[in-house]
Amino acid sequence: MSALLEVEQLSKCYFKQRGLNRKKIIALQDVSFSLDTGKTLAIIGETGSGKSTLAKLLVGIEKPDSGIIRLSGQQVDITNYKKYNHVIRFIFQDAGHSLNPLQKVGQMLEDVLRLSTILDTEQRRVKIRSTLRTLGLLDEHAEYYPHMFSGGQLQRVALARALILDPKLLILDEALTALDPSLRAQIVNLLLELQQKNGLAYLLITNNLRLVRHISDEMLVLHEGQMVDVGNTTAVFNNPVHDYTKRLIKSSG
Ligand SMILES: Nc1ncnc2c1ncn2[C@@H]1O[C@H](COP(=O)(O)OP(=O)(O)OP(=O)(O)O)[C@@H](O)[C@H]1O
Repeated sequence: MSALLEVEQLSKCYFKQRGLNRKKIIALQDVSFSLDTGKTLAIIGETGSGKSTLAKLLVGIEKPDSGIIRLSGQQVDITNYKKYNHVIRFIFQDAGHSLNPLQKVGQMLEDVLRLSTILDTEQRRVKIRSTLRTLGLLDEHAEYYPHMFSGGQLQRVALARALILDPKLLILDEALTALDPSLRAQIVNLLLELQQKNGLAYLLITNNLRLVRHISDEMLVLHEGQMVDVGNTTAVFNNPVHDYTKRLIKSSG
């Protein structure tokens, strides 16, 4: 059976204007990996190593210069946002705090459903309620504005927005970084529960190696846009190949 997501030789470069010169920046070079349903892949690497570029290519915000993305064996043009935005969803750092402050949570979720599904009004109402409950929130939270939530609840609201379309893959780009440790543990447990129940796959972009060790099945280390280590998390921790990975693991204690 095909993997849920297969990435083959993905590359992306940017050009930065410096005076009269254009400087080429290779953000990602020939990155390949696959991710199965119900599994978690961690992407780690220092600032500027290409992690966010990879996330942007996978949600279609940016177009790769070359390379192939397959979903369940089918090559896709992920920049066709309407077609794939329900399959791969994205949640970024501090997502809870970037919700529209003037919009009630129920309205925000309603907008997502109206834009991307053919559900009728009543079906949308039911879906909003059930999604809120799945994330440990209450029906009445649909009537709340973002400022009425605590930090942990806000993160759950951001997750509700990402998960209401029942995606197969959720990309978490430093999404847990800003949370304090006890809140992070709560959200991690919730994510693991959802994964067990629904077979959701996660692509976890983080520099928190403890978290990587705790929840990811596989890990991929990026350094200057290139893959330097990839494989089963325990295997990479026990036997890192590249010096950069060795240093990272050593510095994480
Ligand atoms: N839109 C852009 N225009 C020009 N250069 C860019 C652009 N986006 C990213 N880059 C460059 O591409 C490289 C990879 O950036 P990217 O944001 O993917 O790294 P990152 O690993 O996610 O870093 P961070 O942890 O800081 O988010 C960096 O050198 C960055 O400056």
